[in-house]
Amino acid sequence: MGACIAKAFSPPSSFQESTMRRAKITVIGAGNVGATCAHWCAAAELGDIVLLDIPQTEDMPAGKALDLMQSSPIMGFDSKIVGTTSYDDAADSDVIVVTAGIPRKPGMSRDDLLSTNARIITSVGEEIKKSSPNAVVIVVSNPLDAMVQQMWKVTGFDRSKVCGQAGVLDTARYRTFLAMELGVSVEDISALLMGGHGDTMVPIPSCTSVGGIPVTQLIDPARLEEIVERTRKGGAEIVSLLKTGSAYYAPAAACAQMVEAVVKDKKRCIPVAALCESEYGVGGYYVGVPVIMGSAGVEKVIELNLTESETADFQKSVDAVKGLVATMDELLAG
Ligand SMILES: NC(=O)C1=CN([C@@H]2O[C@H](COP(=O)(O)OP(=O)(O)OC[C@H]3O[C@@H](n4cnc5c(N)ncnc54)[C@H](O)[C@@H]3O)[C@@H](O)[C@H]2O)C=CC1
Ligand SMILES: O=C([O-])CC(=O)C(=O)O
Repeated sequence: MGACIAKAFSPPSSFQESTMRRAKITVIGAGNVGATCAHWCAAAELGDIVLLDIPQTEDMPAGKALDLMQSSPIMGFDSKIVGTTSYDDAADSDVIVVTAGIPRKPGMSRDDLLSTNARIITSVGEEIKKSSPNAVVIVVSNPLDAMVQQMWKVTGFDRSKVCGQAGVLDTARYRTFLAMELGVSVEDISALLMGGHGDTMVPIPSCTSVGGIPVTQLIDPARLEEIVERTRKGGAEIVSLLKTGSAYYAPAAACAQMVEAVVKDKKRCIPVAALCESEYGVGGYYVGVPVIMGSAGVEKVIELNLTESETADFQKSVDAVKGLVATMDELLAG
């Protein structure tokens, strides 16, 4: 009988000592956006994942991580997911997605989160600087453009290594609404929105097309403006429906696309909150612009020739971001 029992598989040491390693992806904040981002990243096997939250959440991150791991035989992925409240487990991450912070509720604007989340981002940034000095950091917490500016300041990382997620989500919302309007596949819609993650975001009609056809040939200007307006208020629309918090499925999918761009060195051309210095004459602020994203993070900011009215709208959006950063700096100094 005993001879029929297979011995436990014991791989030769050369198997165990593989020098190949999966990307290490840490998601900070194991709430709605964070846990869903871990889910998308694991399902796409982008790497091994650390889901980190504050000590007060006790075993919650471990619980979510274990639950996600137990979906792996069903979904067919081999990513490992660890939940923790210790930065030791996040050490030497390749990519870090920062979702730590409070979300808004109905009646609030993203800017109402400034004071609380600026302090959270400051403490998270200090930990990242110590534990993962080579990571590409993707900030999600709101108000987005100010939070990513603070993360860059606190870590002192190269500007290519710190960026923010907003444009992939805003553009996805715009593409969804355009597809609904025209009754076509979302896959055939290509679009670009620039500027801050707020009501001042700027659509670029010359960069919006449906199967290669300029959108302006398919939708009249008044209707297009209504769709843009719905996109600008896309986050608030979800907040008013959910009532207990803000969107997370689409935001988390947007983060996973940016993580994929880094770990697979995809060279994606996507809108990202990137530090613009001479670019677009911004002068050292984070704002949504088209970039090339690959293993080094934001590898290039693409400068477009904007029309006069696009330039004016973009400038308005940049001014709103600058105002918010100034308020944040005063709050943190006080
Ligand atoms: N940029 C974007 O497009 C989007 C941004 N957001 C923002 O993302 C943030 C997170 O949203 P949700 O996940 O819905 O909120 P949530 O409340 O579900 O999760 C936030 C998590 O962050 C944790 N946290 C708080 N302080 C922390 C710290 N110092 N270190 C680690 N973790 C910490 C909390 O314990 C909580 O588990 C919000 O600020 C929200 O406004 C949400 C959707 C889209
Ligand atoms: O609306 C919010 O507060 C969350 C967010 O940024 C979005 O869904 O675009």
